[in-house]
Amino acid sequence: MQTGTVVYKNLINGRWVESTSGKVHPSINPADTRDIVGYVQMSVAGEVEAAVQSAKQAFASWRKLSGTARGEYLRKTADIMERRTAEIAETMTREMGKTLAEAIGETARGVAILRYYAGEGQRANGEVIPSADADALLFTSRVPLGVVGLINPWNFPVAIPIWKMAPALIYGNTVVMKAALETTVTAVKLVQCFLEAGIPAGVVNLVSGSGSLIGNILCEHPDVKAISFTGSNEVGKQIAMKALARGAKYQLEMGGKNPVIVTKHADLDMAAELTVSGSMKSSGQKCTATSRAIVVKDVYDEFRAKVIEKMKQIKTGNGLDNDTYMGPVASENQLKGVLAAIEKGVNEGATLVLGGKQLTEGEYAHGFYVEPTLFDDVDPSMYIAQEEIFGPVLALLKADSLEQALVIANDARYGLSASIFTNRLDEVMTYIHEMEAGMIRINGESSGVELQAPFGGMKESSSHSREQGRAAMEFFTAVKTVTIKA
Ligand SMILES: NC(=O)c1ccc[n+]([C@@H]2O[C@H](COP(=O)([O-])OP(=O)(O)OC[C@H]3O[C@@H](n4cnc5c(N)ncnc54)[C@H](O)[C@@H]3O)[C@@H](O)[C@H]2O)c1
Ligand SMILES: O=C[C@H](O)CS(=O)(=O)O
Repeated sequence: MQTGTVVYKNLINGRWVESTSGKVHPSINPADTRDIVGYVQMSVAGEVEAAVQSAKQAFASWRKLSGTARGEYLRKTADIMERRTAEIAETMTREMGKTLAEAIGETARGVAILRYYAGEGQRANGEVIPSADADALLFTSRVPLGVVGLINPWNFPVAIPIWKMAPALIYGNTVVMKAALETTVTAVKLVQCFLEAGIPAGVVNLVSGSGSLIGNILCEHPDVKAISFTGSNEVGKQIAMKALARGAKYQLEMGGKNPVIVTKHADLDMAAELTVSGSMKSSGQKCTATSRAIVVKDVYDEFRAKVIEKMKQIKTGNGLDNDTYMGPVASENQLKGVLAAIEKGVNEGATLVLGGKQLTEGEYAHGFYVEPTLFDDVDPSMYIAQEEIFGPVLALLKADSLEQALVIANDARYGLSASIFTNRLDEVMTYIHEMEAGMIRINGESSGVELQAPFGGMKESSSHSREQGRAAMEFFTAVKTVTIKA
């Protein structure tokens, strides 16, 4: 181990504990692999069991608190997290590479989500329904599920864990959290904020380690009543089958192949700007990142030229540097996957217009950097038009009309987010009706959604529940329909 580097522990029953495995994993900075952010526990089954039993024991009292009382813990956590923004954001950038500005923004988003759900503790969680019997009282009440397992990806290591934890907790559940191995130090700092806020022992637990071991045990554990998962389709489908096999509730938020449509009525400068930012920010590692630009032929060449001009201006570098627009991809696995997808695009006959290679010289010598990459002459059936690459790779596709652009946009197994650039209301209305995606925008980036709005996708992007806002109550509670006869 690198001397002086911190070893981070699991949080179980309100205590920081090492794994009985005696093994730790180095969290490596993708911008400079010589920088080890910290060591995290490579936990084994015993730690998951201890965490689940702690959460189960804590549930009995946590559920009896009022929503207002639970909300106070979230409010205090938000205040503490806000004070620690600089530290948490820097840790996030060092662990997964996004720019410090994005990491600060994401941490602020986590603070805002906590405050939103703190307020949820004082909002209605059921309804009175007029009974046909004048002497009866008929109403619904939402009750917590119990211990919930939260399995998180590495690309939004604050916003996504918080948008799972906050609703889970405010509605009365207790949690066992699994962060991605790549961003576990950031996760430790998150749960430190809950602990510092005084949250009772066992209400929040964090167990780090291999997803296929720790995550898998959580999915199969009989005392874990629900699993909220965000990650790849490959893993999500495994989780769904395991949860279903034992009757546990589950929600999945997974991949995307998000299109923007550019019509001849678009503001092409704005369209090019937001297409490049939507596809290249975070090195394209957002589930809602733009990966396809479907452009009506009348404006195709002009739009293409504007996109090329803007992509050439992108400064790739260490996310801690203020002038960096795009950092490294998050890991060596990511690097290999993105480069392999680019090679597939070339081999299938698409035209590589910009980028396509790993950056290895000078400041890039010790990191996982991929050039901003643009493909032209992309056929809708090609791999790079169909499959999620999760990197800084944008595919340009040409359409004869808006109608054909919508056919191309919907010709995908994913349906997470989309955007259209046009100033014509008739085109907007057609797009709203025809676009098969859970989150659609007009004249905006395909990524990002306000925290009070439902977040989720259609088709294979999701298990068709929604996260965030009041939608989260649907997953993290069960409905009781009550009839009281006088
Ligand atoms: N739709 C969304 O909201 C959304 C948001 C962010 C990321 N994503 C998707 O996530 C993917 C990238 O994230 P990732 O690489 O962390 O995904 P991943 O599926 O590899 O891992 C996600 C989480 O699952 C855990 N895991 C791995 N194998 C497991 C198993 N067998 N059982 C239980 N848990 C297991 C991992 O440790 C990690 O914590 C992309 O496909 C992206 O589209 C989707
Ligand atoms: O990957 C997760 C989503 O892209 C987060 S966002 O709401 O689109 O920013």
